[in-house]
Amino acid sequence: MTKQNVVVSDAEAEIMNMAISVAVSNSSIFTAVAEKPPVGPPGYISISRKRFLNLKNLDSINGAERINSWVDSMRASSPTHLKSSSFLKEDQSSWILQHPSALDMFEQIIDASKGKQIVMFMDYDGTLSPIVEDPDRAFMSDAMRKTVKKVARCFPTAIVSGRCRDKVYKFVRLAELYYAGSHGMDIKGPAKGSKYKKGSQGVLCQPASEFLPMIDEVYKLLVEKTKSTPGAKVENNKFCLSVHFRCVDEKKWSELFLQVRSVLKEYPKLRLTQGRKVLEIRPTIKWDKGKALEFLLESLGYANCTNVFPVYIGDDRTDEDAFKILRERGQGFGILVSKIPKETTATYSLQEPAEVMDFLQRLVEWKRQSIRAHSML
Ligand SMILES: O=P(O)(O)OC[C@H]1O[C@H](O[C@H]2O[C@H](CO)[C@@H](O)[C@H](O)[C@H]2O)[C@H](O)[C@@H](O)[C@@H]1O
Repeated sequence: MTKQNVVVSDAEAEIMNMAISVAVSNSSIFTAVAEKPPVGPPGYISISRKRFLNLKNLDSINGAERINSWVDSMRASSPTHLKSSSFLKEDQSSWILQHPSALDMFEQIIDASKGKQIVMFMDYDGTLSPIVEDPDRAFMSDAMRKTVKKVARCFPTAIVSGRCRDKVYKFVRLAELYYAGSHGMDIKGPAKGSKYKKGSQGVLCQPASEFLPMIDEVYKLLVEKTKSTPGAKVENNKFCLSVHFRCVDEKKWSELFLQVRSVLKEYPKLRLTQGRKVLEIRPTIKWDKGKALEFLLESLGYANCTNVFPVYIGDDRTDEDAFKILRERGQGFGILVSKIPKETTATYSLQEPAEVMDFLQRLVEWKRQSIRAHSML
């Protein structure tokens, strides 16, 4: 076999660039489009990031093959398989050259932010809290909470999560932050304690509110439909839904996918994507974490400013929408949290939530020192 580098684009590398994205049009005939693979760094294998599947054909042999190939690719790219790969170490070093550690690059990052207002955006699961089997027990450590609290005293700070906003708030419990739940479709400003709140304490933005009854309906149907699959868990994230398969036997993944798909084919205004061992269902509106980032920058008064420096830290595929926006704006940068090489538009990397905490502490320390230095002038 020829030795080549491999970029794993999925969060956690459990699913190597093989997200299922079911593009649902208003017609009942869905068109299958194999998306052209994104161009990866030279020497890297880059497999199509999204597969738009023909829902009708999923019942046919061709469709069954597609499901099998999807499940196979999930297995083939699981961490166990990747660890046994002979070229992983080599990939790691080449990838880290392209996405250096934000800790190692701290001084350069600070230099780039000079004279600009840093605005912090952070994802929750896998970024501020470690990934755990039970989504209801993804607690944040007290040390991380204290650190985020200090960050929010220094910079406008937002948590941007796929979760329901109330749920992520229950985990974080810091009233001074902005929260963007449901992948950015439910944004609320700080309740108190933030010098950056701009007087807005209520809900700032809910672009998918008309989908609320539909999401509730689909939630109930999915709970009913998937109850025969041991380990499957449906989570209601208010404007979107998650069907977790972390605790589902691999042999049952295709069955679960078919259950989800059988519900969704009746709801062409919802789309299906895949995250870290989770199928995510959300409205087909043009809104994502990147749009939420832009909305928040605007709310903070930085819409057309050149003196703003947004930093977005995230671990999942949905965070790529925000990384992309930062690249396009040419402002600030994205930091991908990952232990293994993945295809990403983020500039820097951190390995795990513990490193995220180190990075945040260094930021706070730097800010305090610069305030002290200024006050002595
Ligand atoms: O945008 P995020 O804050 O990263 O939310 C994405 C999903 O996070 C949660 O699921 C993930 O974390 C769980 C707890 O560690 C883990 O069990 C699961 O396998 C991961 O996919 C959350 O439960 C989902 O609803 C979010 O969509």
